[in-house]
Amino acid sequence: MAQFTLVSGSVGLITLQNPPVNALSAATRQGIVDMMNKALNDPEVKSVVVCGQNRIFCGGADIKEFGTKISGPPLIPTIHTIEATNKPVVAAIEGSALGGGLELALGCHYRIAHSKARLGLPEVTLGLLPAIGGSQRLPRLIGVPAAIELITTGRHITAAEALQLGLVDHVTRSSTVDEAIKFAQSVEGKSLDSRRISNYPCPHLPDLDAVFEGVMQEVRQKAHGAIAPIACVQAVRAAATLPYLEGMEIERQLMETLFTSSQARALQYTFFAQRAVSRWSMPSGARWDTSMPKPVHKAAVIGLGTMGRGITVALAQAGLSVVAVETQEKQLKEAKLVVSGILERAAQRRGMAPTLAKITYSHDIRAVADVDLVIEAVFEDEALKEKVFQQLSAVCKPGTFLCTNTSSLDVDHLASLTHNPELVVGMHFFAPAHVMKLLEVVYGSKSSPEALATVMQLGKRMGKVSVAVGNCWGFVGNRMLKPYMEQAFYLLEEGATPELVDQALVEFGFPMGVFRMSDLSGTDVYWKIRKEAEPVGASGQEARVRKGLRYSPLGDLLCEQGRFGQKTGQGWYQYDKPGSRVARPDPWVHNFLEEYRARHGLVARRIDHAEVLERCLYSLINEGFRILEEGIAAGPEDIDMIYVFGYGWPKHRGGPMFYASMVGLAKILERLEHYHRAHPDVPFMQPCSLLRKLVTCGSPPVHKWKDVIKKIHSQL
Ligand SMILES: CC(C)(COP(=O)(O)OP(=O)(O)OC[C@H]1O[C@@H](n2cnc3c(N)ncnc32)[C@H](O)[C@@H]1OP(=O)(O)O)[C@@H](O)C(=O)NCCC(=O)NCCSC(=O)C[C@@H](O)CCCCCCCCCCCCC(=O)O
Repeated sequence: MAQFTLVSGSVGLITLQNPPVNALSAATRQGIVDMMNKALNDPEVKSVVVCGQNRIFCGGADIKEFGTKISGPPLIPTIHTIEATNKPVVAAIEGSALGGGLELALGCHYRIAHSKARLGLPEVTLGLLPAIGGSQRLPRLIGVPAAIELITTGRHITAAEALQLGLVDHVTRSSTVDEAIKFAQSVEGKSLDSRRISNYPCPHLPDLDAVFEGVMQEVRQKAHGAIAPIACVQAVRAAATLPYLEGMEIERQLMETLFTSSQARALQYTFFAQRAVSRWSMPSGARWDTSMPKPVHKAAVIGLGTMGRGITVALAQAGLSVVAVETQEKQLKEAKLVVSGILERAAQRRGMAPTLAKITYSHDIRAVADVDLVIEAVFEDEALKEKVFQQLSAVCKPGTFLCTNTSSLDVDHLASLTHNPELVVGMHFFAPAHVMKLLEVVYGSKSSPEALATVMQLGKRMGKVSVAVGNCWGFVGNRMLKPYMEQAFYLLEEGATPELVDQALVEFGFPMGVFRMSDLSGTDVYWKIRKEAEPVGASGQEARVRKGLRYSPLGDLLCEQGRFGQKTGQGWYQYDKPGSRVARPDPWVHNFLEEYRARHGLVARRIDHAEVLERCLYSLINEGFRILEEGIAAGPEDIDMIYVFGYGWPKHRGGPMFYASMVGLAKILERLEHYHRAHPDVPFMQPCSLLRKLVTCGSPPVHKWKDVIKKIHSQL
């Protein structure tokens, strides 16, 4: 797992060998310990170069080992030995030096990086902190402010930035290992006293207490309840205030707490789940590894409203030629300005030329005749989308994939209007489409594996976490949101305020609660969807029962007052002016709720945060189990990634299905049964049979659920 070679007569070259990313597994750590001992004890070796096989230095600790009993040697003593030796040790960094990989490099006396290398301490994203000396060496090397920023965000930086920060000594465009070997030879026999980072004093900061107080406040605010960023600040504070070895002891203690935390488990689950969702499958048995994507060089976007503009930007940034079509002249002009502005600002940030020339604009749908793939993003109106699909089917060259950005319409129906329904796929983007990571890729009953493979690959090219799901109302994300929002309305009827419900959800870790979110996206968005789904009683009707089931008209009544949220300055909250982002509790809403309860003979009761969470989240989770049972999502990871990357579910809770497994399926079942007994007219509270089955099977861990689902499907 690590190889030793004597090169150029005096340099011991140690190569980490653990594909694909040379992670520090037990065997690799053993290899490093053994090969380093060999190099340091061999009198022929005058200097050492450490590098990684296959042009990647090291991706850090082996995350697969976490959660198991850790065996193999620790690395801290070896890093101390490296730092203390009088033979110069040079890290030759290609590809990535991340986490434990960078910490190993920080123990070396010199670091030479390839210009394309990426460096970082991303442990925080896995619920951890740099625990083999990184939290103590980095601030000593680059100063406290820069170290805090890197360690608390986990950001990967370029070699150029690393050079600027003083994290690496030299950046090369040629062979990093050759340069490192030459350099190692040039410093053989020279004093290394000034190269041992653990001996450095931490660069002085005036008013250290005030600095850390400010940083802690900021980090806490951004953490939304995650504990690792807080521990990272504490560890850096130890570096800034204590001698090295005492700081190392603080680092160890903090890591001990984080290592076994449920947040670390959730974040590590998310790391693997994010990668697992790219290995999609369809109920037909078609899979990612047996289906060939078609190349897409030129794509088109139809409709340049907010979504269409974001999609155009995302496609252009992915390097595609784009034809952007908008029939309304004014909207087209405005879209050109907005798209160019976004691309120019992004290019400026990256120090690159903008990709404006890749986009051509047209008001004529016939301009898409020669593209490989079209994404329809017109207004969410069924008749309009039907017309666009019929036109596309007539004007596009044979074989063009036709995609829809609908969030709620039936993909099969749109496909049925075209000559080739097998080429039709849903591409559900999230606003702003060039920023949000999630892409829900919806295959219809006729979509071909090739079409799905093509769209999944395009999603990857755009930097999205693309999740393939089946076609049903609301697909996965919005379908699960329905019971969640419904419960929020019921809680208002029963005595809660929008602030109380939102506060419970924010304390859970969502960036904002359901009512604040609804104000942000526009309360009228779901009102329109509700009216389309349920035209009965669309206006002025207060019925609390629809088709024999409980219904809350509160959202409809609010909209009938013209309170469409942030954009109108009034919604579930009040705002200083239309468009303002500062939401304040609104006495008008409290009064509106009291009058509503009085009209319906409802007596307000005290509702606590635990009830808000159980009712909103467990009903959403229950719908997730139904989605799994129906095969709309292939596995719990798919649902979880949709919620983490599209709906603000806190990453440190791993997604709704992972969260359910952490709470305990038996408890979720028991609470759903409890609420269903109290509200038998709310079908979303009726526990789904898959949940019952899993509890009967002894509540297996989340990665085993697929086996139970397979069994159920094979019995059908
Ligand atoms: C590296 C990447 C940037 C590569 O990206 P790319 O897009 O090219 O590829 P993929 O992301 O698709 O990855 C390919 C493949 O590899 C798998 N993989 C990637 N990284 C790891 C990894 N680190 N471990 C295991 N497997 C990995 C990935 O899953 C893919 O496989 P799949 O089958 O799923 O397709 C990118 O991959 C990336 O960003 N990786 C993660 C980098 C990272 O986060 N590194 C930090 C790891 S945590 C760490 O290093 C902690 C250390 O600070 C401390 C470790 C101490 C541990 C012991 C704890 C006990 C406490 C006692 C302390 C004593 C310490 C001592 O003395 O030793």
